[in-house]
Amino acid sequence: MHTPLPIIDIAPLYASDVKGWHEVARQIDTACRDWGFFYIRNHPISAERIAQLKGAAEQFFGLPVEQKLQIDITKSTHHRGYGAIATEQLDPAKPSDLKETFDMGFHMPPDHPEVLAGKPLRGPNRHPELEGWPALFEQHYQDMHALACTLLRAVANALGVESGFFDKRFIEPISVFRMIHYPPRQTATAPEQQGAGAHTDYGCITLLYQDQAGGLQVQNVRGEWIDAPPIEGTFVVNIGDMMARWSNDRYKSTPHRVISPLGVDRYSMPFFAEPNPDTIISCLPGCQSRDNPPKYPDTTCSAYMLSRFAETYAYRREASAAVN
Ligand SMILES: O=C(O)CCC(=O)C(=O)O
Ligand SMILES: [Fe+2]
Repeated sequence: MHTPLPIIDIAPLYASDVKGWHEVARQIDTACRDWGFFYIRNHPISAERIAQLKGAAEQFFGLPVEQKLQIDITKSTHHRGYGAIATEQLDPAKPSDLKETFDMGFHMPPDHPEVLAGKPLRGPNRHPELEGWPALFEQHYQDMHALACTLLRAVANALGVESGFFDKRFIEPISVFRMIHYPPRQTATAPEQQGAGAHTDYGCITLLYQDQAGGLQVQNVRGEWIDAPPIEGTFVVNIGDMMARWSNDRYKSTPHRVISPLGVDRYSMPFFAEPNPDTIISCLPGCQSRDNPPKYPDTTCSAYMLSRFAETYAYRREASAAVN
């Protein structure tokens, strides 16, 4: 499958050859500067795991809507569970997205001090009552977290901070693993309502599995939409807005969208890597100079995430209006 987006073999990140490791870090750095998007191959997530998750996604999204709504995300204080069609509106100029979702995060039991204190985005996961589900998904969350940290060590090196810079900031992260089902588009005419409207991701980096249906598009520097086609055995990785802020836009947070394919269901599974909630997102020393001062004010991870959720979810706007 041809694509101008870089495809990076990350096997050397897991080997002991230091030169090979640095070469991959260099390729990631170039891809993040040029595109903010790239594919990774030879990652440690097995094809068997992906098949299990895909089976689970088909089973869950195939349930009657009332059953899925037992874990309705709009009734969750900490943003976990099922988001029905049109719950999210990624492009404010377009109707709400034609997709349904399941979101999980870093599990904290109800009696954890941070949960008892009502800390935003903290709490237990809300899994559907399907056999084997919690074990499969909690394991996958951990494995995606480990993969994200491996990539972030290379990113840290490229950005001129110690290689453990991000590890320390991802001890109890607010990363989200999400499953998405895009129902088929019925007509060849470009739909007003897109699968996922044009947007940039909020977090640090996103690692996306997409099935073979296609439909993901990325905006290039000329503002044209190009396809990011499915490539067997890969993840698509992209930079989010927090990393753009950290790197003072040295790394691009690139707009992307999903045009639902005609007549076929599409499934995708992004893992959004987002640090510990109190992490300060502040321009890194190596990414600023007298001629290139910080472009963004400092913020914290959770304040930033909450402000972005309020933009894309009507129920979140209503929740913050009720508090204020
Ligand atoms: O489903 C996809 O391929 C992309 C989804 C996406 O961009 C997102 O959820 O942020
Ligand atoms: Fe996205």
